[in-house]
Amino acid sequence: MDSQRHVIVELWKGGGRMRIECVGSGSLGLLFAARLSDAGADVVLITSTEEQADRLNAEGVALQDGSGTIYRAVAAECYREAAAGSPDSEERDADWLLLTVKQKHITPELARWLAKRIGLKTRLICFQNGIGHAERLAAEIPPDRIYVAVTTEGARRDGLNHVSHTGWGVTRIGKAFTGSGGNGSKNGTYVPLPEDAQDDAYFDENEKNMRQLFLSAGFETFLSKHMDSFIWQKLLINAVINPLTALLGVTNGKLPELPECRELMDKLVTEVCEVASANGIPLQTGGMISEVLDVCVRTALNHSSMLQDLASGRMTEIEWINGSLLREADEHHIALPVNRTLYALVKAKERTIVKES
Ligand SMILES: CC(C)(CO)[C@@H](O)C(=O)[O-]
Repeated sequence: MDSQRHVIVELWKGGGRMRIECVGSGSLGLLFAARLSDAGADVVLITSTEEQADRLNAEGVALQDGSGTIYRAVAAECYREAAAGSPDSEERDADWLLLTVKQKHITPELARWLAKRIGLKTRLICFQNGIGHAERLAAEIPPDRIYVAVTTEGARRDGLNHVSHTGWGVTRIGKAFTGSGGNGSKNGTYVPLPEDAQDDAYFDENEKNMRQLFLSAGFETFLSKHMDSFIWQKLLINAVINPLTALLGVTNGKLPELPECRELMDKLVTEVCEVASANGIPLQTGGMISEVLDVCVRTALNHSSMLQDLASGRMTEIEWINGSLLREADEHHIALPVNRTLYALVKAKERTIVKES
């Protein structure tokens, strides 16, 4: 971890204390809760168990990075208790809800609960891998309140209230539904994603204040009008790295070293680029292969989230990664033979080892 990072952190200068609710207290939820609280926000963590809420209320979040462990007090509430009581207007006054649960936990029940939690000014940021979650949430929540985020922050949950910040990344946040589509690419040619001017009048004061808070917490954060493209790029990276590492039981760095895998990676990238293009997101195959290989090198020692899920006997996110690509491809009558095979193999593997549903 780069302890120098905080030197470039700007101090939070926004007006008043910002109130943040982190819904989901896995690795990302704990990381955001600890660092945003350290930067001066009022943070409430919503947990899935009473045991975790009790531990967090008693001890706070223990955040470990290269410079040691800090304990940061946060308020925590168990989802079931929070769902049982109807929140009064003050409780519904969060500025931002950060939804850090996995896609598989975004049920209609959770969406209805989130809708009740949204007050007059509250906006929701979704940090999930894959696609389709914003649309599912929009069945209950006004679409203009829904934001999506793509982050490469590395975090590992080491206990109920312990999290290790394993690598600094970049976070991009923007409206889920802009109606703009694509990344401005022309004639199917890949154009590197533009970094939007952060003082653009397109972004409102609340969005700029939220970015400022993330910066104050040490997170390199950008507001973006092009989230569709960032989401598809992340989807492509996950669709290639996650099933292969999970099925082979190897770290990300091992994949490019195995010739059979390199061939499969090229085929997977080509297939995903075809579906992306049919969805109005032109991604160039060569550029995306380099990007995937680069992620394998930068995260060489990582056990991908899908590998970790299988190793712990949990259901994976295959349904929302390769599965959602298959559904999109079916709509456009595109065949995805390699994606389809890996999808089937991961589903079969889940059946043999999964302990929890
Ligand atoms: C990029 C990635 C594959 C790195 O491990 C990560 O998104 C993951 O593990 O899901």
